Amino acid sequence: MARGELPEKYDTDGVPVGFERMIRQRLKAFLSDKSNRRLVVHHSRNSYTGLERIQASDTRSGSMTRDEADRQSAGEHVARLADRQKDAKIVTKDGEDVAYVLRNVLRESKPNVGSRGGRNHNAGTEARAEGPQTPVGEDNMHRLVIGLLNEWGSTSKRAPSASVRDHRYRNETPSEWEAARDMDLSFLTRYLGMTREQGHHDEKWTVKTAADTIKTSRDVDYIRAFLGQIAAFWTAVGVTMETLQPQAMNLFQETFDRHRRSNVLADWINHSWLFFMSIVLVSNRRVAPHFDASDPLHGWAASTPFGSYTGGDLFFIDLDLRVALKPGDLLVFRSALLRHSVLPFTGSRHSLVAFTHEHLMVHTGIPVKDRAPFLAATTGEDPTWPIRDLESLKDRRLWDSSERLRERKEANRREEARRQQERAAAIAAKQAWSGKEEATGRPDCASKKRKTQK
Ligand SMILES: O=C(O)CCC(=O)C(=O)O
Ligand SMILES: [Fe+2]
Repeated sequence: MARGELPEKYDTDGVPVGFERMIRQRLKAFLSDKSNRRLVVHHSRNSYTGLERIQASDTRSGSMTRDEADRQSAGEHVARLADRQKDAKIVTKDGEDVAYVLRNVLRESKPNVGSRGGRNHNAGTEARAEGPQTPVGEDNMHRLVIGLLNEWGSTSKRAPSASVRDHRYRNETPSEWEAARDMDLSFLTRYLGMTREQGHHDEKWTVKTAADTIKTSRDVDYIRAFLGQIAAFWTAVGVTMETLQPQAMNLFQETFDRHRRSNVLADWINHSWLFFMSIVLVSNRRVAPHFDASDPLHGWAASTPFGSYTGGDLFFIDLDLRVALKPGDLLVFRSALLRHSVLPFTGSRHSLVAFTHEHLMVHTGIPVKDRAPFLAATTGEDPTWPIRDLESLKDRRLWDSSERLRERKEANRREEARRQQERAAAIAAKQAWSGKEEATGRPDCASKKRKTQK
């Protein structure tokens, strides 16, 4: 199907007839081509097959921090590799697939915004996205989002305050802030679907209303329309997961179904392939290296960037792998296991990231700790760089934070003990003083009076 041409027929999910078949075919070819995998397999930490070592990896023994390396990697060392790595398709570590990249998926799709039905049909919810039939692709996803943000009642061009700022954005420089603020769009991370979260902390049921993004019913209309118009995204993610990680997908689907009655995404859109609980729209923001620690350790998230930008590649810092993600490409990856960041970019870059937080799975009794279903579809072959290393990185980070917490508690305890000692000493001193007063038969107040009389 040529780009820019409107197809005539749509399936019940609102994607062009043939779109799903196209993705299936692509995935089949993808799996049968062993060279896809060889592209990014590491043979050891220091030598690679089909992947050149990049500057950032030198920091393992050097003094530069990973963040500095990430910044520096925006420079010539990484740029040099852009062409070579742009076809990377599967990242494999110790036989566990950790990321899939499908090229150009969303460029070839066009939504039918008025359709209904599908596997996940949600009886009782008749609301469907309204809007013009437009191709969703490199240009149109962008256009849709600009429309969405410009119309969005709560769109703000102000920087979020430090307390709201997410550690994932700690590498944004002030000039990046300025540049983004001056663009036509807001510079925000918007949670579109994760508007109700259950059982987040301490087994309490909490409701998260995404108050920062959804202020009016008009906002809801726009968001709902937008989510309906990205039908192709849901289809691409679903078909990819079903083909490459069916067992993991079943766990996500089960979670989605068990939360259906309180699930905002299920309430708003009606799509066969919907199984992630939440989606976030990241507008003109650049994440620092991070794990999405709330996602299941071996779980998956799906992301697609769009807009009009140069740079902005995804960088898997622990793999020393840079993937040039272009608008319309689809990345499906183990977001809690793989540290990732977005390299500097110019222009406007948006990304949609779909995910399910682990607690939502745990809460509904999904056996998240059982890794088997998550690893069932392993296709990798080269077990020389143990996946354990990635796990321990995450564990260490968690350990770090629990250790910090313990240290803070300990410091508080010491401080409290010191204060108590001080108080006790003060009381003892006072008692000693009043004891003296009593011995001489003079009440305390009298002595004070005497002092002032002096
Ligand atoms: O913008 C991206 O492509 C990635 C965003 C991301 O990693 C996140 O929101 O956690
Ligand atoms: Fe992330």
